[in-house]
Amino acid sequence: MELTDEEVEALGTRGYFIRPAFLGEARARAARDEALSRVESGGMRPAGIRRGAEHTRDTAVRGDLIDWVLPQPGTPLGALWESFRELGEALSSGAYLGLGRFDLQLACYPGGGAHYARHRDAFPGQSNRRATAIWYANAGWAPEHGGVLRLYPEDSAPVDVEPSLDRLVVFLSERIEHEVLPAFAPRLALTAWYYGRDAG
Ligand SMILES: O=C(O)CCC(=O)C(=O)O
Ligand SMILES: [Fe+2]
Repeated sequence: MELTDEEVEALGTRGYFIRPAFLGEARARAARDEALSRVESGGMRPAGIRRGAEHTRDTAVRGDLIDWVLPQPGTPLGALWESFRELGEALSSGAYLGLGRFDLQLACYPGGGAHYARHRDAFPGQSNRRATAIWYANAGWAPEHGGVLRLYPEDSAPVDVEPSLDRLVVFLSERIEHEVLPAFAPRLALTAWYYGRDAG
C-alpha cells in the first residue's frame, strides 16, 4: 500500500486526509458483516473516558460501545487489521511518521443521539499516539442519521466526514481536535491508533 502524493501533502499541511474507498466493495461488506455480528453478539462494553484510576463512564461525553480487534488471520476483520498494518507502514515510509505498533478498536454508537464530545486523541507528553486512522462500516448512511465526524483543522474551517461504508480518515493524533456529532442510527467504526516507534 502507498499513500498518494495528495494524501502526503494533505497530512503535512492540513493534518489529515480522507480516502473515499479503503478496501473495495466486497471486502468492505464482509468486514462490516463481521463487525455487525460482533456487536449483535453482545460482547461490547461502554467506553470509558480516561485511563487508570480516573477511568469513568459518562455518556454525556462519549456514548459508544467498544471492543478491541486483534490479528485474526482468515477473517474479514483480520484482513482489515492487515490493511491497517500496511497503512501504518505507508504512513511511515511515505509521510515519515516513524510509526510502530497500533491498537485497533471496534466502536458502535447505538443511535439515540450517542456522540463523542470534542477532544484530541493524544496530548504532547501524555501519550505516544501519533496517528489516528478511522474506517467506517455503515452501508446506506443518510444525512438524517447524523453521526458525522467533525474535524477541527488548526488553520481552517471545520470539516465534516460522513461515516459511510469503506471511507477512511487519517489524522495526526496530537494536532487535530474532532468530535462525533449525535448519531440517530447505529454507527460502526474501526479506529487504529498508531504509536511512535520509540513508544513502550
Ligand atoms: O468514530 C469516529 O469517527 C471518531 C471516534 C473518536 O474520536 C475516538 O474514538 O477517539
Ligand atoms: Fe478521537
